[in-house]
This record gives sequence, structure tokens and C-alpha cells, in this order.
Amino acid sequence: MAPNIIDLLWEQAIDKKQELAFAGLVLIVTTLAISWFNQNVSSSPPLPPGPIGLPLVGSFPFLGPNLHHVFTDMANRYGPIFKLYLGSKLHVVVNSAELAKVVTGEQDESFANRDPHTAGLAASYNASDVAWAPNNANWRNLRKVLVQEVLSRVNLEASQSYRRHEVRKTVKTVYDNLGTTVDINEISFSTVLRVLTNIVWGKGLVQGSKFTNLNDEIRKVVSGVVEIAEGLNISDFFPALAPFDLQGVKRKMDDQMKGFDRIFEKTIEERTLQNPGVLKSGNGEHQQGKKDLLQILLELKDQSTGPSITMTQLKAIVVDMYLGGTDATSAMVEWAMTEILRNKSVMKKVQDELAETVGLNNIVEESHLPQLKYLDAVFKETFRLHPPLPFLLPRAPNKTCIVGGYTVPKGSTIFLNVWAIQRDPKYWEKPSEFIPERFLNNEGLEKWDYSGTNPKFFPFGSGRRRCPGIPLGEKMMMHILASLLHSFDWSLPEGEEYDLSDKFGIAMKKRKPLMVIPSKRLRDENLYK
Ligand code: HEM
Repeated sequence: MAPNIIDLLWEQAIDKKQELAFAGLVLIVTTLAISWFNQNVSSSPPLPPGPIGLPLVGSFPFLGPNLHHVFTDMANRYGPIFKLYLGSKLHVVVNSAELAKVVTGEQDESFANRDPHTAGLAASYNASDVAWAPNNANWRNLRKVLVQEVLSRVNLEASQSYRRHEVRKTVKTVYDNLGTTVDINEISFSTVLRVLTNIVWGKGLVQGSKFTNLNDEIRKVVSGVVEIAEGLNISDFFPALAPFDLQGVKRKMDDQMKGFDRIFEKTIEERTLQNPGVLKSGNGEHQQGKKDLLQILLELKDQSTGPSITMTQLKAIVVDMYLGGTDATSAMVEWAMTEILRNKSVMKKVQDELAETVGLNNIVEESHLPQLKYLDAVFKETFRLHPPLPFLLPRAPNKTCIVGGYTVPKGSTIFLNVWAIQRDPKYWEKPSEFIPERFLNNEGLEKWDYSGTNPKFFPFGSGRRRCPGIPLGEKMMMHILASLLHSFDWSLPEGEEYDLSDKFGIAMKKRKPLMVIPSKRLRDENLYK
């Protein structure tokens, strides 16, 4: 009897079910086999150890606000390298000098990449700057412009008079406020900001400008950018959500950057009025040290020979200088001052050195700074205990790498935990004590500088991505602090105590600002004018 249509359909349905069941079985067996193979036979090592975390959110609920403390506790539990998921993103934290050397030395080429978060991207004109650009020819060209054209030795020497002028102005302001409380971070921040503004836009423009509140305008934008960047943005941990900009981080940052654009437009317009030829293409023969940064960069724009940069890159470099230079430098002056004031013997040695090198009938000049060996050691010890970027700027390898016997997948976010390394009792005797003397012995294997070549001490980073602003940052912080300590004695307001608690952020600052009272130290009043 011929099968009826119902029977035929029924048989086909049973066949389909069997096919599906079989396909499902194959899938499960294959997945189990791959997983078993990966764990037992695969040649690629496992991911680093670390907390399992919760589905979807990973380890988010277990983190406190002071990430450097949390990660250092985790390093004690999981070892020199550990992983954790924050949202859907894999993060790897490196906590030993040995492995930091692998990441920034042997495998620096792969790890010299960044994975900018939403705020970083928006504040850098989409990674058109030095700090967030990926490791490629474009980034190398920009970094070369910054190091060789903008921050060259000749240019730094030429801008010495700006630094002198602004530091003297700060000393005078403090003198006018003798006996009242002074916020050390605030006065250092505004000194550095004014120095950078002079270096970038030129004194002529700053002083003679119709745009008289240039520093105030820039400060507003810089503070706005830092505030937005310091907020937690969920989209950074769930990249699939990024296009929705749920917290409006991109929109707010874009608004801040419009403020920067307006400053640029006005100042370039003003510069063009002062010197109509300046916007024409450069001929590559600009004289270093004779021009401010804006002019150097404008001449490099569209240059036909040698390195050239676009207008967007020009703006992005200037933003890098303000963001890289202001917060970290002023935070360091504040930390160093706090440590000196609470360690009486250190204070005595610093003041003795200043009296001997500079004299009490004189003011601190930049030429004195290389002779202030003890103050230099004080700064290094301050950097050891309070590195302003406790994880540097995050890296992201452009290929899967093996570090310390573990697989570090391409694109994961890498934190180099310099905070933990610089306090690790394995490398440092009495690690939590403030002992500048440990940096006075500067010979042989223990060579202490900021170049990042010693993997136990690299507060400015290490390898290709190391901070290019070291010479300028060092000059500014040394000059400011030496002048404040040479010109004034300082005391705490009645009933206050020195406080060392810190606050994680774009630059790690003191939780409670250092507010101290200056009194006159030099006899000659003219030294304050
Ligand atoms: C005390 C002051 C400063 C400290 C502590 C500091 C620290 C750092 C650190 C830790 C990094 C990341 C390095 C890495 O990822 O390995 C960095 C990068 C950077 N810094 Fe600084 N910095 C300071 C001052 C400055 C100044 C004055 C400038 C510019 C004038 C500057 C511009 C930059 C730039 C552009 C980068 C990105 C470099 C790159 O990715 O290629 N910094 N800085």
C-alpha cells in the first residue's frame, strides 16, 4: 500500500529530529574534546591564574575605589601575573620586576600598543595623539616630533626663562599670603599650567593677547577632561554597548574638546594676525629654540620634507602636553613636600643642601638643580612610594603573547603594577619607609634614573612607550619644590596631622590636599619680588 502523505511527513520529521540530535551530540563532543585538548594536550599555556568572578560582570563587584591597593592584595594571592574579567574584557596585571622586563623589554614591540577607553579616544581626537595612538609608523613619527622638535634639549634650554618667570611669580604669590594656608597642589598645578602655556603659545601671545584669560580657559578645559576621564564608564567594560554611549561620556568629552578647539581657533587666528606668513608650509629649516611650540608645529604642518603633522595631530599633541604635564607634576610636588615636612631629618638635609648650594642671599635657579643631589633622591623616593600613574598607561598586545609561562591574549588590557613592584619587600629593604638615602648610591648595577631601564623602579614607564616628558617634568617639579623650600618655612595649621592616604585617578593624588602655612625664611625682602 502506498504511504499516505501524513506518514511521509511524520517519517521526515523523525529523520530531522534524529539529524538535529546527532548534530547536537557532535557539537557537544567536539566542544568537550577541544576543551580537554586545550587543557591537556595543547601546546599553548593556560591563561594566568585569577579570580573566577561572576557571570557577565566578572570581578567588578569585588573591586574598591583604590584599584592599586586591590590589585596589590590580589598579587599577594595570585602571584606575579594574574588575570581578571571586568565586564566582558580580559585584564592582565603584571606585578613583578622580572615579568615587567619581559613586557617592556623582550616583547615591547607587541606590548607597545594601547587600547584607549571612550574618554581617552574622545580627548585625543580619536587617538591622533602620542599617548593613545597604536604602535605604528604614524605614532613613531608623532613621538619623534614631540621628542626631537618640541621637547629637544635646545628647546628646553630656550624655554628656561618662562619657567624662571612663572616660578618667581609663584614665590611672590606665596609671599603675599604669608601666615595663611596655601594649597600646595593648587599652586604647583597653576605654575606648571602657566609654564606649558608659555611653551605652547609663546609669551608674546600670552601677554599681549586680547585673549587675556588664556590660562583660565585652558584650565577649565583640562579640569573638565580629567573629571570626565576619571569617571567609570560601563561601555569600556562591555564594548558592545559603546555605540550607545549610555552614560554620555563621549558626548560630554566631545563638548569639552570643543572648548579646546575654540582656544585653538582664536589663538591661531591671533598668531596669523601677528605674523601672516606663519600658516604657510614650512621649509623644514625652522630654528630650534627660537620659536614657541605652536609655531614649530604650524611649520611642520604639511611640510614636504622631514616629519610632518596634520592640524588634528597638532591639537592632539598640545592636549597630550597639558594632560600629561599638569596633574602628574603637581601631584609629585605635593607628595614630596608632604614626605619632607613629616620627616624632620629629611627636611633638615634638604634645607642644608639648599643653603649650601644656593645660599640664603640668592634664589634657586635652574642651573642649581643638577647639584641638588639629596633633593633628587627625595623625589626618587617619593616616586617609589607614590607613583602618579600606579599602572602606567594601560597596554594592549597586538598579538597573543606568552608571559611568565601564561598566555596573554591579543587585545587584552595590560596593567603594569609599578605601585606593587616599587613597594615589594623582595626588591626593597623596609619598603614602606621613606628613605631617600637608598637613591644616593648611584653606581654599578643599581643605577637609579627615570629611563625605565631598572625594572624595579620605572615611575615614568619603560620601553618604547616611556614618558617623553621626563626632562621637562623633572625640571618643573624640582624648580618649584626647591624654590618653595628655600624661600619659606612651612607648618601645618593647629591640630592638623600629615596624612598619606591616596586616591586613585588619572594621576594618583593625596586624598586630603596638603594645606600648609608659609613663613619668611630669607632675610632680604627683594628675593621675594
Ligand atoms: C612628573 C611628571 C610626569 C609623570 C610622572 C609622567 C608619567 C608618565 C607615564 C607613567 C607614562 C606612561 C608610560 C608607559 O606607558 O610606559 C607617560 C606617558 C606619556 N607622558 Fe608623561 N609624565 C609626566 C610628565 C609629562 C610631561 C611634562 C609631558 C609632556 C610635556 C608628558 C607627556 C606624556 C606623553 C605624550 C605620554 C605618552 C607616551 C606614549 O604613549 O608614547 N608627560 N607619562
